[in-house]
Amino acid sequence: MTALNFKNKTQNQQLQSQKKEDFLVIDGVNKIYPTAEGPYTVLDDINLKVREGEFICLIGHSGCGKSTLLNMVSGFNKPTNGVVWLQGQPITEPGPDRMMVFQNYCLLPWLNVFDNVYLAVDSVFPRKSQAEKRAIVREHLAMVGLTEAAEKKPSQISGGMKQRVAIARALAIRPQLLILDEPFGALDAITKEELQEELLQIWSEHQVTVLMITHDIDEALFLADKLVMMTNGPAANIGEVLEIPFSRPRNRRRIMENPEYYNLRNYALDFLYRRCAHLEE
Ligand SMILES: Nc1ncnc2c1ncn2[C@@H]1O[C@H](COP(=O)(O)OP(=O)(O)OP(=O)(O)O)[C@@H](O)[C@H]1O
Repeated sequence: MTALNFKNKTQNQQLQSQKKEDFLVIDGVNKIYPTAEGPYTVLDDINLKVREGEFICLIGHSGCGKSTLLNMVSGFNKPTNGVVWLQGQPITEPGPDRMMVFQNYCLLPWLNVFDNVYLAVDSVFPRKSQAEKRAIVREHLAMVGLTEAAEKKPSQISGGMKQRVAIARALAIRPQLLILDEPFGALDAITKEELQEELLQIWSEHQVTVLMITHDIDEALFLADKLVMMTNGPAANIGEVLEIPFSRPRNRRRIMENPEYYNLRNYALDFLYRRCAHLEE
């Protein structure tokens, strides 16, 4: 290899690794809503870098602006100042490279499980044959264990199953970024734990980058690589980012036996309930 080729190869590797480091960049973002009482600053100077393939959880008191922030990443809402970059491109509108999953599932009640997923696949891959699209739907329903429920309507399945459909639908269109807004908030504890484990499995297999809002510190410590802790609004920002060091694949019992788990948990609780306590608390 010539010296020039070697230099080019090294530069290329550096570029690739920089692209992975700066997969998602939230750069000096703030959000101000006009209200009858005057401008209301919800978020002030938010800066965050997310690596490709990272699992990020976002925590903060109700109303601090977590959904507002994720809506700016999804493209449904625009920053007043600053830019959100995805792979070097500014986000200006929603796109199939970013899929959102909400607490309330958002399934179409008149379509069965299969067709709820098919509709999304069809709208994003109109050029694929029907057979290919049906295969994608089947693959993703199987991934969340819903092959048997394909013909059922949303009203005929449980909350956990509905959330599995929503996750399958989001992943079926192969997003680069999966955005989850309190996805397990409405589920009972056992279903929630099952779905957390499935989500981790899917995340590691699909190598998708995840941004997830949660109110549950234990959930964040089990799932995330980093826990982004937001200060209270108005003019909320990122107070601290906690690195979660547990090795993967994660085992809930082993994590809970680790003294570091309780250190991190107490640290996050202290941040939320002492350093960022609501005045009325
Ligand atoms: N269109 C709007 N106009 C004015 N204020 C708004 C608008 N949308 C949201 N807000 C305000 O912005 C703040 C942040 O709302 P947001 O839903 O992002 O908070 P959150 O942290 O996700 O809350 P929760 O945890 O309760 O879901 C709230 O005070 C909310 O009332």
